[in-house]
Amino acid sequence: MRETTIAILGAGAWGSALATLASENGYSVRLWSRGGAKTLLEVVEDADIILSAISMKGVRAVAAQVQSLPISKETIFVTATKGLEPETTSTPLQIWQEVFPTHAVVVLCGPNLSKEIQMSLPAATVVASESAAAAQSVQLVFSSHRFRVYTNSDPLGVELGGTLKNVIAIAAGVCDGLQLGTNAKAALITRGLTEMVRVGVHWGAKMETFYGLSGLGDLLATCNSPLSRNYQVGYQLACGKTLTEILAHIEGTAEGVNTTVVLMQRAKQQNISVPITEQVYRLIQSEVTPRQALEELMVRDMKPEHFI
Ligand SMILES: NC(=O)C1=CN([C@@H]2O[C@H](COP(=O)(O)OP(=O)(O)OC[C@H]3O[C@@H](n4cnc5c(N)ncnc54)[C@H](O)[C@@H]3O)[C@@H](O)[C@H]2O)C=CC1
Ligand SMILES: O=C(CO)COP(=O)(O)O
Repeated sequence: MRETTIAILGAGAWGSALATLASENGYSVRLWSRGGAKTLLEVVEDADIILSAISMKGVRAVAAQVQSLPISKETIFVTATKGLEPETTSTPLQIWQEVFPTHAVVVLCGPNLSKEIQMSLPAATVVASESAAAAQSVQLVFSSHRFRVYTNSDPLGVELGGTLKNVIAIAAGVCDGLQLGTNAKAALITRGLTEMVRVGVHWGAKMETFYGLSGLGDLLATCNSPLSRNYQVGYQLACGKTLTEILAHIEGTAEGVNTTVVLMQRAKQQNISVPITEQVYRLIQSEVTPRQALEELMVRDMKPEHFI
């Protein structure tokens, strides 16, 4: 039997970590990055699985390039990007589904700081798809004694968990940078999760998905780790650096900055209450200082503790 071939698009921190996991499991892995030695055709040709770990800003263009190449009907697409497209507010899943409507698309998302995974520390993730068989195939590729992979049937919910938590991770970085304490951080994460649920359910995801690994799990990982680029953005803003300075020095992609802008725009249009996102938005637009953003959140109208 021919061996299963995995094409990984995007040789950044996350694409490389996922390539390591699949290689260690004995799969044949081909890695593509723009400017790399291999052409896109060489990498995707005859691939059983094509996984994208491209930053949000490159997803649509790369998907269009792949569309122009000969791809087998059976090929499974996997998306590991966490972001929202500014022009359409689409998620990466929606873009891949739009470009490849007859293929199975799987979302891979969870509390997966790539540096820890490259250090071989144990972690768990979720692979979600409308096709249970496709999700199981991807589960097999990445599962190992150090990487536990669960399947899930709510791909949009799994993806939105990983995407929306980046906004809250920026706020958590601000909270730590201002040294607001453990009570404040717990309140922020808990109310942040409610905000994620409110948005996600409005956009068609299942509520319970946000209490799983890709929602609460990833929220906890990124809000509590200096390894998170989004957390670093908030932390350094609280320490007085400008967003331009921070983004110029950060290693890799902090998707939460762009996600905040797109989320704010769509929440406004749809009249969804997103108070934490609104303060992160005003902060990155330099409309408020970190202290003012905190003040604005604390003096909001009194209300019951709603969970959605
Ligand atoms: N690093 C991590 O711990 C994790 C990252 N992610 C997500 O994975 C995605 C990638 O993150 P990283 O690998 O950390 O970022 P990175 O900045 O290290 O790598 C991004 C990759 O995308 C490529 N890329 C960017 N724009 C492109 C374009 N216009 N055309 C073609 N390729 C383009 C870059 O060349 C690079 O290979 C992000 O959406 C991130 O949120 C998800 C889970 C964990
Ligand atoms: O999504 C991540 C871990 O699951 C990585 O977080 P950052 O993109 O904030 O580094």
